[in-house]
Amino acid sequence: MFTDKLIERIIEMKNHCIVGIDPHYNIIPDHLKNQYLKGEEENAENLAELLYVFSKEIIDHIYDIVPAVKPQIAFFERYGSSGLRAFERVCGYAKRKGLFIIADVKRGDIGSTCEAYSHYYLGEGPGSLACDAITVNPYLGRDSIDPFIEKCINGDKGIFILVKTSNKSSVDIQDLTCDGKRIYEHAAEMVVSLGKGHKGARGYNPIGAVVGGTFREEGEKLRSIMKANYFLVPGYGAQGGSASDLPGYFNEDGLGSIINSSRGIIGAYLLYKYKRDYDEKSYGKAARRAALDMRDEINSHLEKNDKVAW
Ligand SMILES: O=c1ccn([C@@H]2O[C@H](COP(=O)(O)O)[C@@H](O)[C@H]2O)c(=O)[nH]1
Repeated sequence: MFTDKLIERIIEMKNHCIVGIDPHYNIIPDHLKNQYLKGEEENAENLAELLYVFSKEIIDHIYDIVPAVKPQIAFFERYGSSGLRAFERVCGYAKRKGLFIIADVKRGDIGSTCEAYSHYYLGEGPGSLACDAITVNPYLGRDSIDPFIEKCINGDKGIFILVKTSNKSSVDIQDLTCDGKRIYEHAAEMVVSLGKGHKGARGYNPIGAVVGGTFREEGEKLRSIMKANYFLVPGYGAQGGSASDLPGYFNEDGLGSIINSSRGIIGAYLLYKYKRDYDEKSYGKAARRAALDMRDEINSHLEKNDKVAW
């Protein structure tokens, strides 16, 4: 079962953090742009190669210290079909390095259409990307999620359903009140009910939730609603979320959340904290340092709260 395997890896590595592969153009170092674009900034094939080479270097520096990566499809889709091929290559490479792949694609549509999405992202047949998990948008309702659930139950896959997102404007709709509860609480209840009857050896089911690390109070409330669902927590670092906000996102067993950082890791060489020690050519090493620092900060706050899983 996906979540059991993920938990084994988390415990083995003593690390609840995952690295977001979001190759923003501005983060990619100039020496790589010079080498791969050769002055042709609009050449899609060269851009795609650039995305791949940049991401591969990041993966090479973190694959042995983090359990999973979260490639964000937007930064590849941005460059059309060559970008999407680069996305597939990045996922394939990370997989070969032993990382779990949680593709951040936020899919959601009517059930028959999601069937096709689920085949591509979570299927194992020819032409499938065969990720381990994806993010799913729940606003078309339960039947839109069913094709993904089938892959979780029968195919060892996982999903993370958007419940309370990390962006400031998540309040616009997710915080509205309906029948005496916030919309995100209704979404959480749906996540609980979708996961019922599918608990793995560690007490968690493969139907997870995206819960932003930028809303501590809501994160803690959601933890008490979704006890057996794993959280994917974005918002750490670049969006202002910090380790001290996160212990309440974990259960008493010291498990229950994986924390994502994208820009804060892959663009660490640009940050004041790391700039002195790493130049743009050592962006991979800077990413590794930042990933280790993030691991240690989160673990230290969990220890202070007696939430240790190993
Ligand atoms: O609620 C959400 C859901 C997804 N994301 C995605 O996570 C990363 C965050 O990147 P940072 O650079 O660490 O801010 C990015 O891919 C988002 O699309 C999110 O931020 N919040």
